[in-house]
Order: sequence, then structure tokens, then C-alpha cells
Amino acid sequence: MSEVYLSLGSNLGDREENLKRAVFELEHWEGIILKKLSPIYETKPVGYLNQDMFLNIAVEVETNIGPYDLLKVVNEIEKKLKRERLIRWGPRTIDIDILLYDDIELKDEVLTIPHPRMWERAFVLIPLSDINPFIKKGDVYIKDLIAELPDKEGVKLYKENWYNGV
Ligand SMILES: Nc1ncnc2c1ncn2[C@@H]1O[C@H](COP(=O)(O)OP(=O)(O)OP(=O)(O)O)[C@@H](O)[C@H]1O
Ligand SMILES: Nc1nc2c(c(=O)[nH]1)N=C(CO)CN2
Repeated sequence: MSEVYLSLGSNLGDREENLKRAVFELEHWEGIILKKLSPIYETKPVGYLNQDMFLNIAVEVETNIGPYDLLKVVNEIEKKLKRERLIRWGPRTIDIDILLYDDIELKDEVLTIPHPRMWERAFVLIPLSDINPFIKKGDVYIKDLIAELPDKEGVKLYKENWYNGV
């Protein structure tokens, strides 16, 4: 089994319900074991600023599904939650990014792991550090990366203990 960390975000529709439904899908997917969930954070949009606030979480799963097939699972769950890609980095009911998959490094036209922008995003690293503060980029712990990120002020705790299924 592999240890995988995911980042989930929603800023369209019932954001919390979208996150719950996505986690429910992951939890009940064959070959995926839900291990840890972060609290929910409300976060200022980065990249494309003219959109509503996001709710973001990080999730740890164990899985025997390989990285490329896991991406297909992620895309299927996004489709199930009616994700539409209207504007790059724009509003979405749900977005699921694969952050880390064991210690593998992948970079091709389909999949890049570690996720290429995770280290510069407080909305990713703050929930991730709740799950595992010992994750490092090289020799640097993520809490020390967070301290340097300009968007860390835009990440606010929204709700803890928000999911009953785990
Ligand atoms: N680690 C990854 N996790 C999820 N998708 C990835 C990853 N690496 C590459 N991709 C590819 O990126 C494509 C576009 O992803 P998406 O439209 O969700 O980008 P985004 O989430 O809006 O922006 P960002 O990638 O900056 O978070 C996906 O269809 C997928 O093929
Ligand atoms: N706060 C926040 N900003 C974003 C997010 C997100 O999940 N949260 N996702 C993006 C594209 O993946 C772009 N910008």
C-alpha cells in the first residue's frame, strides 16, 4: 500500500457539502483507505483572484491504486461532483490535486508528482501540516515553508471535526 496526500478545494455551490461528498467518494472507493483529514480552512483565492473564497482541506489515504489510475479516480470524482473547467484556476465545485505519492517523482504531460505548485501554496501546506508536520521539501519542513508564504494570512481555520465518516 502507498501513502498519498491529496489537496481538495471548493468555491462553488455548497462548498462544505462538496468537500464531504468528495471525501465520502474517496472513503468508499475500492482500493482506497482514508487515513487522516485536516480541518476545513477558508482561503482567499490565489492565481485567479476574481472569484469567491475557497474551502480547502488536505487528506491522507493509503492505496494500492497506482498514480495514473488514481488520477483517473480523482477526475471521476470531480466529474461526479459536476466540476466544470470554465476558467483556469477559476471557480469549481471541487478540485482534487495529488500532492505526494510515497516518495515518487513524476513529470509528464499527464501527471506531475509532487504537485508542481504545492510548495508555494499556504492553502495547501497549512492543512497538510495538520495531517503530517514532518513532510519536508528537501531539508525544509513545511512549517518553515509556510512561514515564508505571502498567502498564509489568507488561510483561516473554518471548521474542525467536520466529517463523521472517518
Ligand atoms: N499532481 C496532480 N494532481 C492533479 N492533477 C494533475 C497533477 N499533475 C498533473 N495534473 C493534471 O493537471 C490537469 C489540470 O488540472 P486542474 O484543471 O485541476 O488544474 P487546477 O487544479 O485548476 O490548477 P493547479 O494544477 O494549479 O492546482 C489535470 O487534468 C491532470 O491531468
Ligand atoms: N484559495 C485557493 N485558491 C486557489 C485554489 C484553491 O483550492 N484555493 N485552487 C486553484 C487551482 O487549483 C487556484 N487558486
